[in-house]
Amino acid sequence: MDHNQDRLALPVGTTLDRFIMRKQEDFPYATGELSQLLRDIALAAKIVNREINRSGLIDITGAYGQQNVQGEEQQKLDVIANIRFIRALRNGGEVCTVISEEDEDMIQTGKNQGKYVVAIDPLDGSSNIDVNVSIGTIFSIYRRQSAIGQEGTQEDCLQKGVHQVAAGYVIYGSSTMLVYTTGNGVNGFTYEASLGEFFLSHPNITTPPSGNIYSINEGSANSFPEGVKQFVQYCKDSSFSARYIGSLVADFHRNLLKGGIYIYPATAKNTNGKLRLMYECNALAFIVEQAGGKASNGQKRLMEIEPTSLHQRCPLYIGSTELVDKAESFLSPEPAEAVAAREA
Ligand SMILES: O=P(O)(O)OC[C@H]1O[C@](O)(COP(=O)(O)O)[C@@H](O)[C@@H]1O
Ligand SMILES: [Mg+2]
Ligand SMILES: [Mg+2]
Repeated sequence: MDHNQDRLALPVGTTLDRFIMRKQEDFPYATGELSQLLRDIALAAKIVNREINRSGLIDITGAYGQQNVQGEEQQKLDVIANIRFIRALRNGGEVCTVISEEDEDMIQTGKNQGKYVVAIDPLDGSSNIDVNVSIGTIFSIYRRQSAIGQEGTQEDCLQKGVHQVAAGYVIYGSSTMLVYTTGNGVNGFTYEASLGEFFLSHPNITTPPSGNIYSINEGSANSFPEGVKQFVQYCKDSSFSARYIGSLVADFHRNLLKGGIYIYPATAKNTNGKLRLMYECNALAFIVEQAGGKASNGQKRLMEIEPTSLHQRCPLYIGSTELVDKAESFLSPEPAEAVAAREA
């Protein structure tokens, strides 16, 4: 192929499907089920992207009129995204059980032959849905531990982050991207709506070891732990830039590419932080570590936290390694009884 032809007809690039196929041999259980599962998630993301893009034109903005298990007012798009992802996971046949932010209990798909469990935040950044600010979807994939042929169990769902076989997020922003890892690096794909395809646009994403961006909701500063107050002051004294979108996926994505730290600490209001271990924190921790960064709850490696409940929350310190190390250095070691009380 000569350069003239390339110039005349620019190659469109590697589609997600082709990339998944090529990478399949990298995966020890390369029987194609995980590849199919990733494709099922990408399909649901395309449909949800379409709904989001036209949400102002059709009546899917605003509250749905129900609260989820977190006591949060569900937005219509929370519910729509939840339906779309669960339907795609069910129809794909690779998943036996789903944990979703929008459902109190485990969701059995009825596909007991499915080898995988998915934990999902169908729509992240709900407070930004109606104001046209970037929002996202976050997912973690685990291999079931129980015997195939029966429904997935609580043990299948409550696995440590280190046992994830894949994780990723979709960001519905100025462009729509899917970013994921299967433990062999992190790759990003941009959605080309006119072709209905995700194309590889960010191969082998790595995050800078440091940066000058800090992301934290300073509206809760009065009830931050003392160490967090000191770290925030350190960022200000170092003339860092404060950036906070209020959509975890969007704040995380920016800091992943540019370097920086996102913190959602324990506060007086949220004594265990706000973010959920199983379908927000573990997935992003897997990605940031695969990109050379770090994630902790302020005290320990986040992916080593033993989950005890589907919707448990945990403080999140995530981003460039040097910044997370710095933040941790300000946080006094938590008294044993406080750890015991929090993890009880
Ligand atoms: O308004 P706060 O307290 O800063 O919380 C914002 C955080 O809450 C979230 O919206 C929680 O996620 P959901 O929107 O999926 O519930 C994060 O995306 C965001 O980072
Ligand atoms: Mg969320
Ligand atoms: Mg959500």
